[in-house]
Amino acid sequence: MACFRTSARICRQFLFNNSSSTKFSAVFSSPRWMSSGNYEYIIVEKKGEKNNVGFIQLNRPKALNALCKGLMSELDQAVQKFEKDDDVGCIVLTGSDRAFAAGADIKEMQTKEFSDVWRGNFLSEWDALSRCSKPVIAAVNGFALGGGCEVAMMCDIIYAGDKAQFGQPEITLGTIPGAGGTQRLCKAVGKSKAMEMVLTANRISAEEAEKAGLVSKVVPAAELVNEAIKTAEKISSFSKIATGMCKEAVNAGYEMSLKEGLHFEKRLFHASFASNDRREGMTAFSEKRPPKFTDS
Ligand SMILES: C/C=C/C(=O)SCCNC(=O)CCNC(=O)[C@H](O)C(C)(C)COP(=O)(O)OP(=O)(O)OC[C@H]1O[C@@H](n2cnc3c(N)ncnc32)[C@H](O)[C@@H]1OP(=O)(O)O
Repeated sequence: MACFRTSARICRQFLFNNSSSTKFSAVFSSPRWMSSGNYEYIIVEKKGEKNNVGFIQLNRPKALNALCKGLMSELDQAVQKFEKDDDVGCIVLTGSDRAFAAGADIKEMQTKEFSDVWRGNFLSEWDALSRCSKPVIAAVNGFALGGGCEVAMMCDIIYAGDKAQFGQPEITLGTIPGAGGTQRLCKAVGKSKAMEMVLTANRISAEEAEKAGLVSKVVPAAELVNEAIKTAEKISSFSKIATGMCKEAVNAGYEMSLKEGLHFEKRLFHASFASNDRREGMTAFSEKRPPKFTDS
């Protein structure tokens, strides 16, 4: 019976995956995927020449990757797994060509009462990405709306395909963003643009998002995932201690006053002198050879 369920799930993933035969072979022929856990709503693999990039693809195409409880719980598990995987130095999170994610699952929320969401602290399980100490790159094609835009903003770097659209349409549902859509958006694009987006549900294009500062790079949609993986491979090639410190310094500095941020950054810089990788990096430079980082 368990075997039948697994086969049915695999078939469902194939039938509903609106992707090409390349993705078909990636899903079916990859023993890595099979060994990475039986997920229903996401595809999890390790990518990159050195297998050091954790790759998560949201895979609920019929609902445009709406972020239902099951999907968010699987995402949490996959992120935690990659967090513990010593080979993985960076994670790439993507969706489909049509949608990164069209938001929290409206049909799942439709019948919830105030007491359900308040007492159950609804959305608290969405914090996995924000808690991850390893860098996470969102590769966004298609719709990134509501919770989809918020999940992208929880990542450290956003790359967008040229047809991507970002928006916070919760106002049309009689509610407001609840997973960072006001706060993070405001910090990313400024108060006036964020206010306009949340009050009107107007979407912005990838190009506008890049100009406003929400995304760091726009590339042709078909090249997006490879581009994100290339960047992730580069990040993974560095010392994990140093990349972790960089991430911590940028994130902390973002929240602090300039004075506090500068102090915190300098202290982390000092702390990096306790690592073997700092010594190796500087020695390798002096000896004109590539460094061999040991993440120690
Ligand atoms: C804290 C976070 C809160 C939130 O995130 S609240 C949710 C915010 N998001 C939204 O309001 C966006 C809702 N979706 C849409 O407006 C539209 O979709 C799109 C503009 C993204 C695409 O429109 P089109 O191309 O016409 O496709 P389609 O027929 O509407 O959608 C295809 C299937 O996907 C389901 N779906 C789309 N978004 C969601 C969602 N957010 N929650 C649950 N289901 C969703 C639909 O219902 C439908 O399914 P079926 O074919 O069975 O009718």
